[in-house]
Amino acid sequence: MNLKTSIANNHFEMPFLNASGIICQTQEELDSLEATKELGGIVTKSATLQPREGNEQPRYYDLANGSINSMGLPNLGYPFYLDYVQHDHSKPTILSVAGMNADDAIELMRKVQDSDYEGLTELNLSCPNVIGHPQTAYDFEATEKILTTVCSFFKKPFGVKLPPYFDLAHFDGIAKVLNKFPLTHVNTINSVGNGLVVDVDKEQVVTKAKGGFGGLGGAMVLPTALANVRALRLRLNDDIAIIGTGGVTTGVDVFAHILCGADMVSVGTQVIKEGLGVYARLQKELEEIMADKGYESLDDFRGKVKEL
Ligand SMILES: O=C(O)c1[nH]c(=O)[nH]c(=O)c1I
Repeated sequence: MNLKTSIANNHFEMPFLNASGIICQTQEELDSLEATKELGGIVTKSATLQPREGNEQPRYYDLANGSINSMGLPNLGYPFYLDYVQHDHSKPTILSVAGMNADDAIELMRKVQDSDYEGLTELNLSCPNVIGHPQTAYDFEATEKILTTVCSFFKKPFGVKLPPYFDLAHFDGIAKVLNKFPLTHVNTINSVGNGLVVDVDKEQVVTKAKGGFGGLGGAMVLPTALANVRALRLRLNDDIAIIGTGGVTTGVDVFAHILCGADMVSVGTQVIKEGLGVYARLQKELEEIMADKGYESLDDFRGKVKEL
């Protein structure tokens, strides 16, 4: 049985990734991902042009069925991550970058293009927690404009991180735009933006920024994540791979993401809840399910979810 997978000509021994933002902000955190042998690749915290403190605490809150966050893009600044990914690593890296606006996003991609980094880059078009900034990928025109400019100079492998969509016309709209560009992959979904959690005992919200509005993750978003993986798999060009992110807590969920079309699967909230040991459990559970069903490789079932 093998769990190998690939994105463009980047080959991964395991189909598991950390969701950007999860245990990937500092050298120590990135080293702990490197040391997690069941993790197929290392995704960096989305990097911005300038280092950022992020939003005020509390900015992450754990729930029985998931999490809410309004981190506000805390990161050490792109030079640190661009340097980190150019060192030798035991597994492929994905450098995540996020502009505070379109010009910043383009500038960040120029910095990557001008570097010697040859690995995967992921342009985050979906951060829901930057005060005063909308999630870019909800604006199809703006998305097309940014990708047109980026692709006029960026000649390295890159993909985009997308927010969840909730309307079939929106799946059509974003796929129509993305299919115009030579992307290696899309990563879907980012957190479900601007949810609100209320602590009834205290009669108050649970995170500080934006009046408590924040991105939702974990088990509660699994059906939305699977819908976005499936909808985009059905609409995107075959050579655009899909990283399925959202709602993964067990090997069953990993199987479901791949069955809906995911080439790799990221885990976020559950890593915070359980620690990096979660990846060994997910590998074991996925292999058990595949053995029960007689599947030898991920290709045996990827994208083969049946309709009724
Ligand atoms: O608040 C964050 O830092 C954050 N939080 C998320 O849930 N998704 C994102 O893309 C980002 I950049």
